[in-house]
Amino acid sequence: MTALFSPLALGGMELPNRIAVSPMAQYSSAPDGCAGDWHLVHLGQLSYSGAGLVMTEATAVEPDGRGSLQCLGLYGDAQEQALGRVVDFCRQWGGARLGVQLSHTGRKGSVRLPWAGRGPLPVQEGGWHVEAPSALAADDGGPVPAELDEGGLRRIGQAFVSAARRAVRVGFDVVELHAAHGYLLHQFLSPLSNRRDDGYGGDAERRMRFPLEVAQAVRDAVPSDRAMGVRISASDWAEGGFGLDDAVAFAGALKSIGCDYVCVSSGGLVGHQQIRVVPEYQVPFASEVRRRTGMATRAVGMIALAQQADAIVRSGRADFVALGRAMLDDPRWGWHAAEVLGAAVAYPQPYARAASAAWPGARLVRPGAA
Ligand SMILES: Cc1cc2nc3c(=O)[nH]c(=O)nc-3n(C[C@H](O)[C@H](O)[C@H](O)COP(=O)(O)O)c2cc1C
Repeated sequence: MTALFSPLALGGMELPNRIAVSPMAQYSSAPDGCAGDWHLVHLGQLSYSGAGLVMTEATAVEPDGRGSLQCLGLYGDAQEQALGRVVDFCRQWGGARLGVQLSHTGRKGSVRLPWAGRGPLPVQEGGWHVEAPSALAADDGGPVPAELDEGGLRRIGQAFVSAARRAVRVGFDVVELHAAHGYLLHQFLSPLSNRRDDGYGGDAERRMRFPLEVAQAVRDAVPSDRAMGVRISASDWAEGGFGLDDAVAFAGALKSIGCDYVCVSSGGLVGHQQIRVVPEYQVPFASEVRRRTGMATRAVGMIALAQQADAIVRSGRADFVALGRAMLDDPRWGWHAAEVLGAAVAYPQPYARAASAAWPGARLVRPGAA
């Protein structure tokens, strides 16, 4: 059996293989955070991509935790019902486990759609005043967020827990916290965005405190037959920022509170980051976090080929891999990777017949497609 197509136990559940569809914000089709037809088609097709796990895009735990007015949310009954429809579809037709990425944008919220000029969305146009650990703008010229007080922290912590309960209720197998890419939990972790002088800022331990409180509360809300994980940025790629040693310390603390995996990404906190993007550029971070914590680790970033993904898992640099753009390019990536690696993958029932002896050639994937 190939490493990539071997099952992976995560907490009390199992992924059928080591391929995940990475969370990808769509900025579309979600008025008031309610998943729409785009999500049904987009996540629906990815649920039968051959990946063992499909993650939703960043999904806001409260309205002000969204990025834009079309970003997904899970903060009320209407949002739960809308996302539940997508989950039901994926369950019925797809073979993948499903994960939700719970998120709060903090100071990176209230933006225009990427294709409508980006930049802050003013309150007069439906935007909102953003909040963050400290009154520091994300980018020069961006809006200065209000500093969250203890009441604000409690409100957001409860919103994460309530969204996690909703996620469990609609049937997600995996609940992941977004603590990467400069969003709220990452804003607490990094000294570049957290300048608080209360118990939630200062040294590394105090900067980890709010993300760990949220992770602990969410862990308590997610039953042990589901998995709970966290996505982190292992480097801010900026002078004086959060780095690999901090990531190892944070992952170790997550492990000790019962978190099942970390996904190791990087960057996204400040505009002046200096990232050198090459194939697999974040895999060394994942590998180091895994080696130093013994925690199940997902690698991501510029992983696009079947052999490459298989080698990352086989060599023990990560336990599983997430693919973003390669899955958009080829939503049958898992079928084609299985073809290359000589592994088997489950096709959705209406298509599986086309791979059976009932049809000449008894194959579904066209020769050379991989
Ligand atoms: C369209 C798009 C939207 C994304 N949105 C999210 C997101 O909601 N949450 C997240 O953690 N990462 C997000 N990412 C980052 C991806 O999950 C992934 O880490 C990144 O694209 C690198 O992987 P790749 O080289 O396989 O695309 C997004 C990436 C893309 C291309």
